[in-house]
Amino acid sequence: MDDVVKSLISRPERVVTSANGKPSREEAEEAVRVLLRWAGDNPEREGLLETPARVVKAYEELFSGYRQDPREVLERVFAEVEGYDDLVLVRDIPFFSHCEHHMVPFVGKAHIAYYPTDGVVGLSKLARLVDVFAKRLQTQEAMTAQIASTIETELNPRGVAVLVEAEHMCMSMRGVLKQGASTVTVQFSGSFRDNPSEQAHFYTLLRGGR
Ligand SMILES: Nc1nc2c(ncn2[C@@H]2O[C@H](COP(=O)(O)OP(=O)(O)OP(=O)(O)O)[C@@H](O)[C@H]2O)c(=O)[nH]1
Ligand SMILES: [Zn+2]
Repeated sequence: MDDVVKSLISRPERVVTSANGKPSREEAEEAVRVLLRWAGDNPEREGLLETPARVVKAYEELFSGYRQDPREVLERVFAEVEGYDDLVLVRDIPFFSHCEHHMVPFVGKAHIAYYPTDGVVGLSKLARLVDVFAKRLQTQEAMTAQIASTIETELNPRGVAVLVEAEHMCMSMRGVLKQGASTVTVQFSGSFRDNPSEQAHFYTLLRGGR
């Protein structure tokens, strides 16, 4: 995997800390009041009085991924798997993210497969990894690459395959107004990369039982 993709895992310039200018809660709430006025409403009316505080609190949750280190999620590896070394696939991991162009949600599912080498990771950790990146401003392509790259770096597997399918609300509820269009992104690394039969194995398992 090239350096550009690797640098997407954790780019320090993407994360603002207090030391390099993170605004205060009051400043963030004031920014929400400005946007409310921009939308044409009156932030002083009763129904909106507590809205800035709620929005800021919601942002803490929706963008909590900036405060998490994706590498820590995969720290714990279980080595005793009786020699299991075939594909592990967790499919249909639901996520909500926000596109970095419009700050509007994109919603979908991620499917993650890897060939373990030195043990396996807890299955829930793969779903947690999706959320670390989903809960940041994103493009779907970057999120897909970041998930694959983190697994590759942290678990050193024989191969990783990540497929993400999502609907972008910035295409559905505004702009081009195409409801239901879905975007599929896929990132292969290691043994999947240039091997059509490995990729076919992944797609077969992904479809299995449906
Ligand atoms: N490649 C990619 N594009 C995205 C993603 N999320 C949103 N976009 C696109 O980002 C583009 C931004 O295009 P611009 O022309 O700069 O912005 P815009 O005028 O709001 O574009 P429209 O959405 O076409 O109205 C749009 O084409 C979106 O569909 C994503 O995850 N990946
Ligand atoms: Zn968008």
